[in-house]
Amino acid sequence: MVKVSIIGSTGIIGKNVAFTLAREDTVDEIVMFSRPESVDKAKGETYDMYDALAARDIDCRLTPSCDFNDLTGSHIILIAAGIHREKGMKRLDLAIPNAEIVAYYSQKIAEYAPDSIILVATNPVDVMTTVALKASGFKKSKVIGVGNHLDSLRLKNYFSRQIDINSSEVHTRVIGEHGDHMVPLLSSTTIGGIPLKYFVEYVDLDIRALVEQLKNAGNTIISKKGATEYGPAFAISNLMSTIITDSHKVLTVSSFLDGEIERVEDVSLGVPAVISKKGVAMIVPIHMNDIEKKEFYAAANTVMDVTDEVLAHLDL
Ligand SMILES: NC(=O)c1ccc[n+]([C@@H]2O[C@H](COP(=O)([O-])OP(=O)(O)OC[C@H]3O[C@@H](n4cnc5c(N)ncnc54)[C@H](O)[C@@H]3O)[C@@H](O)[C@H]2O)c1
Repeated sequence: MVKVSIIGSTGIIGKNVAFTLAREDTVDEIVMFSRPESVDKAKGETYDMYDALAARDIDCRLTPSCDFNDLTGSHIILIAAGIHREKGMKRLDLAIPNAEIVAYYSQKIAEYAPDSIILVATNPVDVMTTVALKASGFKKSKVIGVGNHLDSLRLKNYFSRQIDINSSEVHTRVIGEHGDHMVPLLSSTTIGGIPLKYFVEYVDLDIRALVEQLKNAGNTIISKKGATEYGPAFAISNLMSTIITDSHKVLTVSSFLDGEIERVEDVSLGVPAVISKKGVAMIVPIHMNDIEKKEFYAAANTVMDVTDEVLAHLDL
């Protein structure tokens, strides 16, 4: 029996993750957790989803709830509760209000579902990953932030469409901060097994413009339709399925660092990690060129400054 819970399940991310995950048919139950005033909305979401799942003969149970006892037995709990970015806001603007919410729910998870894995989506996600880690007291392998996995999928898609090549041929990764200080690892990007630097000689690629497009991707979507939904939902449910099926894929997730990458420590950042049913099985060491290293250190400093401020505010 595989059970997943979603905190903030009536929000755009929460409900889209629930629906995407249910459609993958890898879990038996999804608890749609919300505040008491939102349980009726969560109920409405489940009724609507049941209608859709019937068309695919999927029997996933959807449980609307505001009772923490319903979290017990969850393999994975996603925290997607919090305030979201409005047009023009940076992810870091959300730090203090969202940290209070994430800390509260992380403590509840530790109490009611001590064997679960916590996934954090609430922004700024790298800061919130450390907040969830400290507030829950969990091992660091069991607290995972989702941000750069989405950035990596976006970059893969850009290359695939620009070069008009199947996206399965593109291997690329974005690490660092899920925000302005993201680090696209162009030096280790390959297309059809060929390093990108050899490929750009043959196709008319403006890498600088692609990276700019990537950094602005979230804002562009928010400015046009108000919120991002399908991209993060698929990235998060993809990570959940990777955990549930114990598939040992290397995904880019936010993980608390103890010096595994470039001796950076005491901060959570997006890094390549082997994902198993235990969470982060291993952080994968990577080779960066000098520019990428410099950008990675800048990401670490930015996220660390905000994290320190937030932890002091929470007294964690
Ligand atoms: N990591 C990513 O890739 C990624 C992508 C998109 C959005 N996000 C972040 O995820 C979070 C949710 O985004 P969204 O678009 O679903 O927002 P939303 O406003 O649609 O939903 C927010 C949810 O949080 C709940 N909530 C709000 N305040 C709360 C509180 N004090 N206590 C408990 N629950 C509360 C709401 O009821 C709602 O269910 C935001 O922080 C957003 O920035 C992350």
